[in-house]
Amino acid sequence: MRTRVKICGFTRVNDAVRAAHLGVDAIGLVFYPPSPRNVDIDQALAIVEALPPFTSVIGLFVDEQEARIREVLSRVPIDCLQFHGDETPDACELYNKPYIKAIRMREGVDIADLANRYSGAAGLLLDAYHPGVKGGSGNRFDWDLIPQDCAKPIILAGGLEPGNVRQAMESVGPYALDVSSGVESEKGIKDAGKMAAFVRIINEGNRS
Ligand SMILES: O=C(O)c1ccccc1N[C@@H]1O[C@H](COP(=O)(O)O)[C@@H](O)[C@H]1O
Repeated sequence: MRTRVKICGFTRVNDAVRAAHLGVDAIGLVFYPPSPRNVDIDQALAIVEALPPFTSVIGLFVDEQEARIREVLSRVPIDCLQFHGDETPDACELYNKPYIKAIRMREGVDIADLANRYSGAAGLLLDAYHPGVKGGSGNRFDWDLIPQDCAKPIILAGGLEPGNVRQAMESVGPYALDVSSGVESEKGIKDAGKMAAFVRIINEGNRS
């Protein structure tokens, strides 16, 4: 099966359009004001409206108020929600939208149990645990913590970059790979060369 790719944390139209033309499956928009990659509704709309067809738009929230999520959904055509905080399964299921639940990985996290609890999730996104940082930290976690089999598609995130993405594909075999920091020149600013290298290496892995 082909490994999918999502690039997250766009703040500029041209970066997202470039990623779409590179062939990414999904682009992520961060609606989390403490993040340097946070976008407001107008920025998000400008990005989404510029995308070519068949690029999924993922809206990322962290323990956000229901009213705010509904406001964003009423204005921005988002295909899938990414919950990156401590949202309960019930909270994730309020919006009648596909969602992925992010899990911050560290020793003792029980993926099988979480796949069961978040039975409505389209997938589990595994990111590095970092005290005080909810995500987008650029840190990797110990991939040996990921079980061989999981009831949900696994989206691997956390510190991915062109230099380690091939190894990630081979040793984890995830459904999809998700990157933010590893393809940036500075926070929120995507680097065209790094994005192209990241996607090229995944394409090569998919062909081999
Ligand atoms: O990108 C952010 O700023 C962010 C903020 C809060 C929660 C999640 C965030 N991003 C997600 O974090 C992972 C890993 O990112 P990185 O590649 O290690 O920088 C990824 O899923 C981003 O979507």
